[in-house]
Amino acid sequence: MIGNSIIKLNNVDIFQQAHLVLSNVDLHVDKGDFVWLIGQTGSGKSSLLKVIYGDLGIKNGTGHACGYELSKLPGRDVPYLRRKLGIVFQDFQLLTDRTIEQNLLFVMRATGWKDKKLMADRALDVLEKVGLRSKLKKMPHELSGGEQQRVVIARALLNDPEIILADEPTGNLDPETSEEIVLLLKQISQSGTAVLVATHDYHIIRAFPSRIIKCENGKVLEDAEI
Ligand SMILES: Nc1ncnc2c1ncn2[C@@H]1O[C@H](COP(=O)(O)OP(=O)(O)OP(=O)(O)O)[C@@H](O)[C@H]1O
Repeated sequence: MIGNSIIKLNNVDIFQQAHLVLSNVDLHVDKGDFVWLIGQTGSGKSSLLKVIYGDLGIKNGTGHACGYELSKLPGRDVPYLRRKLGIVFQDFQLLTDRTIEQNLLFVMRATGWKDKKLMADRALDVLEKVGLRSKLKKMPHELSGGEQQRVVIARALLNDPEIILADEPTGNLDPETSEEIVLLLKQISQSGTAVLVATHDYHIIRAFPSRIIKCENGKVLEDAEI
């Protein structure tokens, strides 16, 4: 991290194969920021998130995410970058054949945790943060959709990330549950972890006004309106 800067893209061009998706992207996200990312289907939101989590390289310009230089990111560093990012994506759901605790331990093992006592404590710690300490031994299907999404957020917090990237985190939830999830993400940002949320849910953006960036016509616009 350079000072309070978590994400810093300067004049970056983002390609999907030969197709220029977004050009001259300037984006700064600092510690504790809460940012909405909007834009029509196909406008480049996922491509922008992919650049930030090291899944898509940048061709021109310079970019940093959590202290890693994105234009020169060797493949071996990608897992280390990912540990500094908490990912809450719809296609990255809980393993349905394991308890909540086992789901959390699975991710910890995969990211290098070894000490069983520390792992058990951390699992309880993150569940406490999302208000679900009592669900440790439950199976995912025993939880509501909103509770499952809270566990996904707890899982994203395991390695104490500098930023949470969330792609449509309220996509499958009713309005009231959606508000609870966004309130939780807001609280997380207030405790110092930046949060970047891609969404089409304008109702929720109106309910929680915050900085909005928008992918439109091949550009990323700052201080955008819905
Ligand atoms: N793997 C890929 N190969 C080639 N082109 C791609 C690939 N992924 C996305 N694209 C193209 O890049 C552009 C931006 O897509 P992207 O998925 O970033 O948009 P999006 O704003 O996230 O859309 P949505 O809201 O539907 O998720 C689109 O024109 C899409 O067709």
